[in-house]
Amino acid sequence: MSIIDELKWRGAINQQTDEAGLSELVAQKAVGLYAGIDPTGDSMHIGHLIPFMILKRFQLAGHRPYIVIGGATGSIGDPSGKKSERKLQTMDQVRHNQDCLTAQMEHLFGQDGSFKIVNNYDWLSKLSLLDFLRDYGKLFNVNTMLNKEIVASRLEVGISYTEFTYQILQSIDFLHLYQHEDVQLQIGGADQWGNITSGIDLIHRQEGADAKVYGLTIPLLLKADGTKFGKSEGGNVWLDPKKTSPYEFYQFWINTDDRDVVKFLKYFTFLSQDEIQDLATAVATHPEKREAQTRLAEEVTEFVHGHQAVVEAKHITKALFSGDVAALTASEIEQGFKNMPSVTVSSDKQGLVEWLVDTTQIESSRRQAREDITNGAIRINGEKVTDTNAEIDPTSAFEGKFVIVRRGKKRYFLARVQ
Ligand SMILES: N[C@@H](Cc1ccc(O)cc1)C(=O)O
Repeated sequence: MSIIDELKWRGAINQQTDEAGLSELVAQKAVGLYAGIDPTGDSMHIGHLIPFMILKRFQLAGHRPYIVIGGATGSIGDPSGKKSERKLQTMDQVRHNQDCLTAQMEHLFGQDGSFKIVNNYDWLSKLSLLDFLRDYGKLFNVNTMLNKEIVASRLEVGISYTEFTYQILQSIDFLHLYQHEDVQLQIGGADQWGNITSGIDLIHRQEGADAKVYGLTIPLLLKADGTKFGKSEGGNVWLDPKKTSPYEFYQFWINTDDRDVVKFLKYFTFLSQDEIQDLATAVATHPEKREAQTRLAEEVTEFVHGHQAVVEAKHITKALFSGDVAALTASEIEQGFKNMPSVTVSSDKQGLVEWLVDTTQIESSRRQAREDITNGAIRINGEKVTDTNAEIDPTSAFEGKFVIVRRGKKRYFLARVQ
């Protein structure tokens, strides 16, 4: 199956400039292709991953992917998909974000040198205003620019000259990569259509109408329940493990709706058509086993955070489910309890009843605390405690750093020992 047919099967093609031409090209040679990202934040989230997973698929099929980090374009701001003017970032912010994204991209894609990461600041910052106007401005027709969906939809609210110019900068990137790296295809989200076709026009004007360049966009990912893809209760799902721990990341995928899971497997994993077909059958016949969700969570977590993160995430999930938390490591506790109620306590020993009521306020009264203890509803560090006279030593487990309390079947509390 050709890479284009594969993308179609994965539901990953929204629009193409010349389907037949591109299919012919990818059959002939190792094609240079690119997608860009602007450093508007210091981490990617899972929505950003989509075009780059597609570059990766091209790479696996023997093609030559490039990632453009938009050190220059990020300092301007793409109006695509934005209802109002963006606030300019300071150049320090742009540089910081650009360094963070570059490191993230290198970690995900850049290890073997077959993925090139470049920064458009390197060529766009060298253009003088006069060169810009004389060499490029002349090749852009204001009417055409105004008619681009992005600009047209913004005319009522208004758009600054700066953001209006954005499409020219992205077009120069495509031209630059075409001239210097033989890049012939640009990929982006559905909102990038205007910028991509504008680059193709520029290349045709500059290099001749027979220059073979193509554009392909990816559909906006929609969930069956109509809500936006990629948000969890805590907001965006980040690739930076400090913002979204690998365990939370794993949980996000595990919680995928049955109606979405096959679509996500096609978008976010490198599993084959046969494997995904088997998982689709599993969802249809035994949805309660959640095999497809588990596989999705394993695959994506491994791709982004590595194998050890999957092992830890599964370990945490299992321990929290069974209540057998004693075997968790300190790092697993940090991840697994990030969003659970927590208190800070001293390392002093104390009667358990007082500790549950006065120190941690896990229990609302001594009477309730005694009742819960007698009923076997209280577990400390995974162990059931039924003696109302028991004493607690907060430093007795987890390197003296944590106490895990479970009340009833599911309610966990974390005490951090100071
Ligand atoms: N405009 C793209 C990012 C980008 C930047 C430079 C490019 O050459 C290509 C793409 C976006 O906002 O998603």
